[in-house]
Amino acid sequence: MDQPQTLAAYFAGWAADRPARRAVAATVGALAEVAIELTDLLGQGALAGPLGRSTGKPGEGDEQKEIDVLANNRIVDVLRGAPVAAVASEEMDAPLLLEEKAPLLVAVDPLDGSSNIDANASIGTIFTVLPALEHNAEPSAFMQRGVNQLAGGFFVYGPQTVLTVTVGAGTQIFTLDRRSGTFLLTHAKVEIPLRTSEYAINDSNTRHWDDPIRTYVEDCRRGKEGPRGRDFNMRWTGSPVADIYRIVSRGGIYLYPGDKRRGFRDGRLRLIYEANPMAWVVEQAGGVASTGRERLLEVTPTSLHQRVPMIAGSRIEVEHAVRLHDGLQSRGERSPLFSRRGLLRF
Ligand SMILES: O=P(O)(O)OC[C@H]1O[C@](O)(COP(=O)(O)O)[C@@H](O)[C@@H]1O
Ligand SMILES: [Mg+2]
Ligand SMILES: [Mg+2]
Repeated sequence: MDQPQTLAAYFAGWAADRPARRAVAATVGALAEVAIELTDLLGQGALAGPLGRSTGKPGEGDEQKEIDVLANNRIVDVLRGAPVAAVASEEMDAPLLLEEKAPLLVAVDPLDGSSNIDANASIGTIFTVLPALEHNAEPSAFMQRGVNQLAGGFFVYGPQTVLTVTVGAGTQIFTLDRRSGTFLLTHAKVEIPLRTSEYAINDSNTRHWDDPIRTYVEDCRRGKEGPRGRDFNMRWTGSPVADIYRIVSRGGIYLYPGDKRRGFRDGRLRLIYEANPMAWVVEQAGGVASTGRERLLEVTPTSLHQRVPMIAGSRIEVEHAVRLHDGLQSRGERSPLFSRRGLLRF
């Protein structure tokens, strides 16, 4: 078997002699270095100390763990050596200026799913690379729509460490070869299956959902006997990176909608450094990512840590869930044409 392409070779080919692209390539390469370190650290589990211990910092429902801080600090350190003007992070209230004149901004969720660390479940690092603007230390520099991203992706630390990334030329998956310490291209231009019968949502919030989500999930639950006419399966890891990775690998739909809980009107995921990079990865793999009302990548951020509802994954399934939000599907699909013996089932 031919040796797969390395991350460095892939990015060198993509960047060629274009300085702007080379800067992006160097930045993703720097983040990959941290991912290799984190793979090693996380693999030690309890032997590496109390990584899952709370730091006691008050948050809005996302408890900060020691590993969150550690990962954040390593990312900041490493980005000091990359062409990055400023970095923003889930773990920092405000952006940190690194090198005012550098061409790029990076925003990260250093450790996604950190509540899963002591359960030995997959967790990850999410990142987005944006063009630098003026006044890069200001949060406003980061308030760019997802369509502006130059690179977006996430690492998953699980049985395998993988990098799922896009620079707008499809979505690529690199797998860490732990023997050589290099990421190798194992899945080029991945395609999310158009259809799926697997959904991912935190079902314990059912009582808080709005009607479109309630209808969507209830119809899935009713399986063959319901309006969808087929059985569905459900998966929820509590690590968005792991759920989105599964969906990129084999299809599915991920939903973290807004709900009626206090502070959850816009869901739970952070727009700039969680939802946007995952949404772009999904789109570049042929899937769809929506807030339920609009294309996720077109939402204009108004604050650095703002949340956004997210419905993402297999095209046909996401479009179905989105139609429920605009009311068309709720009228149409529930009509006799869509009943168990209906003509228009999909
Ligand atoms: O706990 P829930 O509501 O099922 O949500 C899943 C998790 O996804 C997250 O967005 C994971 O991200 P963090 O670990 O970076 O906070 C959490 O906020 C949340 O715990
Ligand atoms: Mg997160
Ligand atoms: Mg986090």
